[in-house]
Amino acid sequence: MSGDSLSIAVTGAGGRMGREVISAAADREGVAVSVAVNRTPTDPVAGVAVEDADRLDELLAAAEPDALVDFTGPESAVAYAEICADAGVAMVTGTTGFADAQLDGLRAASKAVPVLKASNFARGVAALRRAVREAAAALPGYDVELTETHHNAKRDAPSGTAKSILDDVESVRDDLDERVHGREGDAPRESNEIGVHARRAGDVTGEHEVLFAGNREAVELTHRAGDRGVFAEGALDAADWLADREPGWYAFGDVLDAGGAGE
Ligand SMILES: NC(=O)C1=CN([C@@H]2O[C@H](COP(=O)(O)OP(=O)(O)OC[C@H]3O[C@@H](n4cnc5c(N)ncnc54)[C@H](OP(=O)(O)O)[C@@H]3O)[C@@H](O)[C@H]2O)C=CC1
Ligand SMILES: O=C(O)C1=N[C@H](C(=O)O)C[C@H](O)C1
Repeated sequence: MSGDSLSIAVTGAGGRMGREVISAAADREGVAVSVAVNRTPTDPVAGVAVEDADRLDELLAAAEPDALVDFTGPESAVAYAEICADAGVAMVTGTTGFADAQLDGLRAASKAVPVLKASNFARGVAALRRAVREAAAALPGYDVELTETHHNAKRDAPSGTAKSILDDVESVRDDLDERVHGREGDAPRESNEIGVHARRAGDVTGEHEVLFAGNREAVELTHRAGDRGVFAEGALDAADWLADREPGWYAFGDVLDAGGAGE
């Protein structure tokens, strides 16, 4: 927190993460939710009225929040980014599952306002990603397999975090250029593969495990999110940091590098 007060808008306010963000804001001194919208009608969340998302542009114009926090779906996130660009409101989005053309839409908005997109707002995942890059560089030639596990209502697979970790591994291992999603039948492993496994079960908040194996040894690096409050806290840290930035494209690492997450 910068110490000043922060006014935020929340999209997807009726969803699992939207509710968590509103609760986290209520628990944090100096943060107010001035706009909350959802695609379908929803009862108030933690005492905050949730409006129809079709009214987002007029609600932003009236409330003039410092930042909007979005956890919805790719199409909606792009539409909300355009509305933020028109309204001059900074946007933090944790939504995952974007197609490349949709990412272009987010980037277009970042020419007018600051936009921060993160596949995971847990600082432990930021640490995991650093450790994965280091291990991938230190273990040339080792096989790499990634497994992620999430609750049974998650739509996108593999998770956004898994894709970020795969990008990390590939950035330091030129020899790994094929992502193989599960295996079945006669499917011997090729040396250029990274195996990717997405499990969906129960109410698991989110787990990511990277296995490095070779040379008669194995290393496993794992992150487990205890609850969604971890992500909501990180998103609020990001919103607080982003509100004062120039238009542009930002990552959660920028917030952490600046000491803006809970410091
Ligand atoms: N970056 C991070 O740290 C994290 C990212 N996420 C990501 O956040 C997103 C939302 O997750 P979660 O809250 O669990 O999902 P939910 O399905 O619980 O909530 C999604 C919310 O967004 C609304 N919404 C609006 N447009 C869309 C759309 N096009 N598709 C889907 N929902 C839409 C839904 O409205 P309605 O009620 O009308 O369906 C709902 O309120 C996902 O992409 C998920 O991967 C999740 C956790 C952490
Ligand atoms: O949908 C979820 O729940 C989560 N989604 C994010 C992702 O796709 O990586 C982050 C977290 O793992 C929870």
